Amino acid sequence: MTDMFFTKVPVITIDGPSGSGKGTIASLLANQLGWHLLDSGSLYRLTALAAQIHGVDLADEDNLKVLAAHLDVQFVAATESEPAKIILEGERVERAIRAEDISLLASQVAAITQVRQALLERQRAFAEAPGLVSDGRDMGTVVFPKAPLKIYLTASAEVRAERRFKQLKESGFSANIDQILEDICARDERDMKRVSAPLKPAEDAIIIDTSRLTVTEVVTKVMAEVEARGL
Ligand SMILES: Nc1ncnc2c1ncn2[C@@H]1O[C@H](COP(=O)(O)OP(=O)(O)OP(=O)(O)O)[C@@H](O)[C@H]1O
Ligand SMILES: Nc1ccn([C@H]2C[C@H](O)[C@@H](COP(=O)(O)O)O2)c(=O)n1
Repeated sequence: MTDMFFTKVPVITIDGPSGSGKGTIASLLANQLGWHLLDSGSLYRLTALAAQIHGVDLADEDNLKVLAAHLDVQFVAATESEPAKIILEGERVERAIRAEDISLLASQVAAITQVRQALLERQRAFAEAPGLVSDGRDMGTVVFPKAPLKIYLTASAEVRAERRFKQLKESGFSANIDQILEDICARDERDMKRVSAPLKPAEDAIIIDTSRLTVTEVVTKVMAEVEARGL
């Protein structure tokens, strides 16, 4: 039944390391196509934030799994007058889940197999007509292995650190470029080397190095692949 469902609803997966531009490109693409959007990293971030709020230790995998399976979260799409909202247990958290401590915690939580399994069906449920653009680390390899278009974005660690530094400053967070670069490298290592669903391109993914490309250039490249497949 699951297989039938996935072949009926087109999914474009966008995977890659932190700061490669997945979220930016996925959001622009979903808007352009009028499709749904899944920012799967937000689910790991929400699990990390919920663990912090409820004082659940990283070593307590059973309770982390329960937290992930029962996340009380609402995603409210942006309107013309209001930005998108993420509400966890009644509180707006779209800013809180982007803080650097939650980024690091999310990467640790995401290495836990039980947590990944608890979030799997929740992610697949986002695949609704007319289609879904999903971004993350294992969208093309594990969550939507039959997606008709899989993109893997990458960029040098230095470029990604520079982007994250700018992004944090613009959002009013204090930031240190050397620390960000160190954190990005640590996160890459953990995301790529973990046993469960490690970050890697799917065999049939199209790999785009965004280090020297503008956002518009990346979108244009991806849209050419969308059109080539008649999606
Ligand atoms: N090609 C690009 N050129 C310049 N800046 C970019 C490019 N792509 C993304 N950015 C900027 O880099 C920052 C990080 O991008 P984004 O959040 O999309 O990355 P990400 O891969 O989704 O990261 P994460 O996985 O950590 O959420 C944003 O401020 C975004 O505007
Ligand atoms: N499908 C996914 C999505 C995210 N993660 C991990 C990777 C990061 O360490 C963390 C937060 O993700 P981000 O918001 O930075 O994209 O969650 C993952 O393992 N699998």
